[in-house]
Amino acid sequence: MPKEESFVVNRIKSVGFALRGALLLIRTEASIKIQVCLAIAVTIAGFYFNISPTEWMFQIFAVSLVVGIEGANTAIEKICDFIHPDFDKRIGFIKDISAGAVMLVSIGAIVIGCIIYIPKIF
Ligand SMILES: Nc1ncnc2c1ncn2[C@@H]1O[C@H](COP(=O)(O)OP(=O)(O)OP(=O)(O)O)[C@@H](O)[C@H]1O
Repeated sequence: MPKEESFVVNRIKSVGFALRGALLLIRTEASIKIQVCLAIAVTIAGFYFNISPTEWMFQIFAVSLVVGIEGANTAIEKICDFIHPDFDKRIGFIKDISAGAVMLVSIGAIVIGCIIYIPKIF
């Protein structure tokens, strides 16, 4: 079954490329480093406050969404800088929209964090 084998090998290679991309993001992007530190902090807080399985699901979903959208934002910024390194109002608009998307999901994540932890702290 050479066709199936090559499909499986290709999928494994794709996972390798994606892992390399995730490591590159963490190593090179300051905003991702901060978000990963916050993710570690809320994970520790989750164990410390013994949050429920539903709260874990919301927390994991919120953290993954913020880091994932930040990764997409970084990719959009890199594409912009590659295709049009000079100043251009339209590039600024694209980058602002992309940054706005990160801000929106971050606000959602902060609200989820407040709903989970404020009653446990106060
Ligand atoms: N080529 C450009 N033309 C017009 N405006 C730009 C251009 N590059 C950046 N800007 C403006 O500057 C803002 C910041 O852009 P930049 O690429 O530095 O993103 P950043 O959020 O600071 O990213 P990072 O810190 O991850 O590099 C953009 O949102 C946009 O408003």
